[in-house]
Amino acid sequence: MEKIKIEKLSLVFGKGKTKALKMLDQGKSKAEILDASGCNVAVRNANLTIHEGEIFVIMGLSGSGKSTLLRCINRLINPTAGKIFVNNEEITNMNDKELLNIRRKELAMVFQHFGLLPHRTVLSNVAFGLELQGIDKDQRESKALETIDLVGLKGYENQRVSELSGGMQQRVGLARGLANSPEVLLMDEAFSALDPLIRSQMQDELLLLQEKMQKTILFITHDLEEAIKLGDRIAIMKDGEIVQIGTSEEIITNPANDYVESFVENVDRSKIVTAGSIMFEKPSVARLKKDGPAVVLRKMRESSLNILPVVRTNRTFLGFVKIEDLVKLKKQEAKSIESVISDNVMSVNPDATVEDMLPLISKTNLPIPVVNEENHLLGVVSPTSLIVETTGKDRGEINEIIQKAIEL
Ligand SMILES: Nc1ncnc2c1ncn2[C@@H]1O[C@H](COP(=O)(O)OP(=O)(O)OP(=O)(O)O)[C@@H](O)[C@H]1O
Repeated sequence: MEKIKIEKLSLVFGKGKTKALKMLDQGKSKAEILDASGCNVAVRNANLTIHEGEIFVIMGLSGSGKSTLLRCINRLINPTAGKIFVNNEEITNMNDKELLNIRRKELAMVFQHFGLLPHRTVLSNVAFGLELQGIDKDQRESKALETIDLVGLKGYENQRVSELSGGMQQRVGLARGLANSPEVLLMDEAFSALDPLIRSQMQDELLLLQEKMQKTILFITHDLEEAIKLGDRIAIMKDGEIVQIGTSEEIITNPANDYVESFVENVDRSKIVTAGSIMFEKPSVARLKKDGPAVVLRKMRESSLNILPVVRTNRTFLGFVKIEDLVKLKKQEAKSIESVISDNVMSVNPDATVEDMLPLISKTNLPIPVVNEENHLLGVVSPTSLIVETTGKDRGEINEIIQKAIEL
């Protein structure tokens, strides 16, 4: 179900917005608009749908418009043009009362610099939002204690926030966000101020918490690794524009333009690429009982392959048959296709990572069959495409390397 929908959202800072919006419609650049109208385009025609229960990450360099976009969602800033829907309700035209209501019930924000009250205790900070809502003391404290426990701060309830480490303060910020059980968490660079180790721990904990909570989380970061680790999907922003939306795998294996490519070129692809994304779907196959040796040979010739997967009629994977085996069959040195199938081949499921697949290839140097739970063949990953996807090198370059290795 879609939780948040953003349609043609633009936000322009400065006076003379009408002129700026007109130029924006004409496709003028941020610099041109600034020059002619004195207005700064922070978000440009953004379209986005965030599904219930997903962690959606907005990633981009400083100044790309991430925070502004996020702040439009709870209307800390009012967009200049476009619409935002939460649960199919348009929030862009809500009055103050309706807005307050939806902020309380649906949306919580967790900030980069924690936004805490340093001289109050952990308990009081976590209960603060509930206090503002007029919830009575017993009730808000019991809810706050529950949330403090959830973020791993049990025992620190009465400590002042100013006495805590950065990592613990961030937990307090998270607990405060969670205290009134919002449906959506808006997290603006929430972990950016933490040192790398603590940051990584907080990311792990957020993922664990999310398994339990199943909230909709919109997370902003300028860090690609963080985006990849946390995001079910990622939107990449540049100069106020969303330039690509996709899973980390889609973005890394198929960057929309040079800008995204330059971002992702140093990512360790082996952690992201899966068998399902690089397999060759609908490979040519030898069908047991249906295809005789001559047919299989023809299929090999037609597809320029010297090895084919063998399947039953229902596509259950059985093994591979090689060209030399077919020659033996033709010469009647072997009896049937069944008798020559190399069936000691390990198959993988579509979620298998490069790390799962590399050992198989180095052992057999055969394509890797990708099967579903019923052992039906979904596709094959060839050794070459695995190397291409892992290294990001050009297929031609890889073929050349392989060719040279064969010649040696
Ligand atoms: N209050 C403001 N008045 C004028 N311009 C602003 C204002 N806030 C942001 N901007 C401009 O809007 C653009 C987008 O800023 P924004 O803070 O949304 O980017 P960001 O990607 O979140 O960057 P950062 O990671 O540094 O916070 C920038 O060009 C910024 O200078």
